[in-house]
Amino acid sequence: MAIVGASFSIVLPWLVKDIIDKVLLERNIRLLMLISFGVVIIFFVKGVASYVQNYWISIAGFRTITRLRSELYAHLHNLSASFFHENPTGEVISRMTNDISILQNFFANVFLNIFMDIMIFLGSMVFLFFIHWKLALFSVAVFPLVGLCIDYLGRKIRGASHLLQKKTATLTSLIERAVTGMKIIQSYVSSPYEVQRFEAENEVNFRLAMKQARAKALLTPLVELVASCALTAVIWFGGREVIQGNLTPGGLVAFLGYLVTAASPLSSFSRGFQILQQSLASAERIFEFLDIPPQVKDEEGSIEKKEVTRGLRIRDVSFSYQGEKVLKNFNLEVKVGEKVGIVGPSGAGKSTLINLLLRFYDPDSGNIEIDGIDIRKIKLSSLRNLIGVVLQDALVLGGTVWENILYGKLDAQPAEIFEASKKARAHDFVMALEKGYDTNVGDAGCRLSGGQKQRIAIARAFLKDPPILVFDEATSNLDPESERYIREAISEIDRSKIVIVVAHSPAMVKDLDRIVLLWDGTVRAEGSHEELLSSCEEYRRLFGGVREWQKSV
Ligand SMILES: Nc1ncnc2c1ncn2[C@@H]1O[C@H](COP(=O)(O)OP(=O)(O)OP(=O)(O)O)[C@@H](O)[C@H]1O
Repeated sequence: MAIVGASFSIVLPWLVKDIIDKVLLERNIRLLMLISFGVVIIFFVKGVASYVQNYWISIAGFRTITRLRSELYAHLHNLSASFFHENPTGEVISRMTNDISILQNFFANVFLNIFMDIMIFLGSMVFLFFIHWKLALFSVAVFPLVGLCIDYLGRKIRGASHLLQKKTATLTSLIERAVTGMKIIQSYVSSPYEVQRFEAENEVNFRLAMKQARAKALLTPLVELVASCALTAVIWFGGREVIQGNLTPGGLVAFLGYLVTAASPLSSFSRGFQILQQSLASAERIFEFLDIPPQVKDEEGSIEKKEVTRGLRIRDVSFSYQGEKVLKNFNLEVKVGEKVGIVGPSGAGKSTLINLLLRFYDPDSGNIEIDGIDIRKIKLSSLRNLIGVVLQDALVLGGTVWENILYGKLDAQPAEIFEASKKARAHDFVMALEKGYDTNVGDAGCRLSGGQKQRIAIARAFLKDPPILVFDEATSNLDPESERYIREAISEIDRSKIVIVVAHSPAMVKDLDRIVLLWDGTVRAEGSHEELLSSCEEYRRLFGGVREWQKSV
């Protein structure tokens, strides 16, 4: 189609040559009629070809963008916890939205015309050489100069574009920070500080945009200036050739026509080149992101595991975040049917232990085994299917209460959802909500109280009904009554499972089979609540005033 469209565009200057040399100079009315009719046909066929070409190229371009967007989103889900800790949310979102929009602009405005433009350019060149090869050589002589301008300014545009995209990501991060942290910002009356910070970044953004705009604005006039030198030379030497009888007047007009026809794709190349430079910068950022390997992934030959028959063993595990040692030769064994509490001062590494169990990170040394199999040898999805977690900092997703619970088992029947919700003591408060289970919990659950979110997360874990259940400070936000409900729910969990409860409150762990005191990255003491109270000084210190508390319960 590009060839058909281009051929019909290229024929026009040749017709003008025939009009001058054969119709006007030779007074040929029949040919004039033929040419007039031909012009109508040419524009009709050219229009049809252009429509079909635009349509098919748009499909190809937008399909590519759609696939890339889905690939990016899927890749996001494969990335490890460390990636999300190290990269600001705004930066990630920006690559998935702003950079993709820039590529989309490339496909919509540049890619679409590129084939037709190349054909028109090449076709015009053939005619130029055919009409007068010496004049054609004059015209071609300016190409290297045009190439130099495009290369120099193109690099400038691309560099500025890269920085601009980075700065746009910073702005997105600041907006995200404000939206999620508005309560803190407003309660500390720090909006003026935040606004000032945003303005400063926005100003940097403006300066970079201007740098890019300067290079862009210079590109087209510079290319046109160089091209006009070629045009002047052609008029001067071509005119002399006509006067000397070496070229017909129609030939010179057609030559000029082909020069203009060849220059038009050149000028759209230079405009397209600006967009291409921006797109290359964005494509670089997108592929940089796609190239980030997941730090934790399935190992060769990893197996499926559907049940836990014996238990869980953590052997000599050491782990550090960026060189900061958190766990030091940690050992723990939990058998199927056991309910174990993990307690320890804030920052002792309790949540880190759970992160390692879920393979959000891998230990620096040592290993974790389920039924004697290193969890690195179990497929990641299979491992995570064995564990139901109620995490301290990730309780609900946007969507309805129903969707949030259903997440535990996507093919669950309504009866199973109600049962899990009742077990987690969530059913009653959910039914009292405006739309019951169809209530939208709001982004990140901001329309629910902390305790309500905890209970929905617990219902989700119960619905999943996995062999290992982990509660990471699941009751830290609950009022005493709700906390009691959860304690009851945990005590009702049957003995076919492993239950691990990370807790800050003695009430949460005192009835469990065993309590492990995590202190300074390692196991300081193990035993029942009573044993630890009588034998471990640190445990007594941690749950200071515990005797008074016991009296009051
Ligand atoms: N992503 C991270 N990057 C760097 N350091 C981290 C990260 N997560 C936790 N830490 C550090 O590791 C240590 C252990 O953190 P962890 O969250 O495991 O403690 P915790 O015992 O669960 O504490 P808390 O009871 O307060 O929740 C802390 O010093 C913490 O600052």
